[in-house]
Amino acid sequence: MTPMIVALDVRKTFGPLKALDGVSLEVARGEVVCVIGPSGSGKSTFLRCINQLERIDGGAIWVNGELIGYRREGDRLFPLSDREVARQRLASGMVFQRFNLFAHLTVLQNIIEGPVTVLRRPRPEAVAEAMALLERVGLADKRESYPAELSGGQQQRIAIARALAMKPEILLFDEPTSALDPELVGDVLAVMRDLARGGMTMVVVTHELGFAREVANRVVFMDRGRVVEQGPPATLLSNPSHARTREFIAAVLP
Ligand SMILES: Nc1ncnc2c1ncn2[C@@H]1O[C@H](COP(=O)(O)OP(=O)(O)OP(=O)(O)O)[C@@H](O)[C@H]1O
Repeated sequence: MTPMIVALDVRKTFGPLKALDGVSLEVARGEVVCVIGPSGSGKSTFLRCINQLERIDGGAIWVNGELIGYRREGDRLFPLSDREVARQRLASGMVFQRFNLFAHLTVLQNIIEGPVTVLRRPRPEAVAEAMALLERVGLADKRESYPAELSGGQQQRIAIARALAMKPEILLFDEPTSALDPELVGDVLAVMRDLARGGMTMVVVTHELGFAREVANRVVFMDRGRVVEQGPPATLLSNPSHARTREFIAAVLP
């Protein structure tokens, strides 16, 4: 079966800095991959490239078999227009560290905004689907609240519901729990665990090694813009082969 994500020798530079220095990774359909690594190792940049928030400088990425950022005409490839990129980006939902909800919209309005304005879904259907998603993340009673009235953990669960409302093929999480108070982390991880069990393909940049151990099919350790090693969580987290991975895990684990 076609992998859901294929990244091949992906390069991204910011001036002289090689944020991604030849990253290759395949993610199977329904697989949950956790990406770990020190600050500045390129984890967020990699997610942002998959989601086309950044354009890559070299290599290629396919999402569900579709080469991102380009269209083919005969033997030649042409960069997509902004509009075509926007259409392609719908395949990958992204959940950010800082929720990024619309402050002036209620919870329900936040969730139906994309389906109604971008996907042109009839409003009653969008509302019904949004309510089902709110049930799923355990926040149906908050539909009329504004983001500022919710805890960080609740806002993040709404952000997940909002991403799901766009029916993405993959979900990308960029440190979804690192802005939360410790007691709120569990509820967000529970929603993510649920999605993983439901078969969603997920790439999760996280410092929650417990979550990685329990939920990930594979853990990828990045350092200085490269994938240093990857493997099943039990192997990578308990018995890594590379000294850099060992040092990192020793520093992060309590
Ligand atoms: N828009 C940008 N302009 C310039 N440099 C950038 C930009 N985005 C990222 N970088 C640099 O690229 C490198 C990789 O950053 P990235 O955010 O991907 O790392 P990270 O592994 O996600 O780190 P963290 O865990 O701290 O979020 C860093 O050195 C960062 O400063």
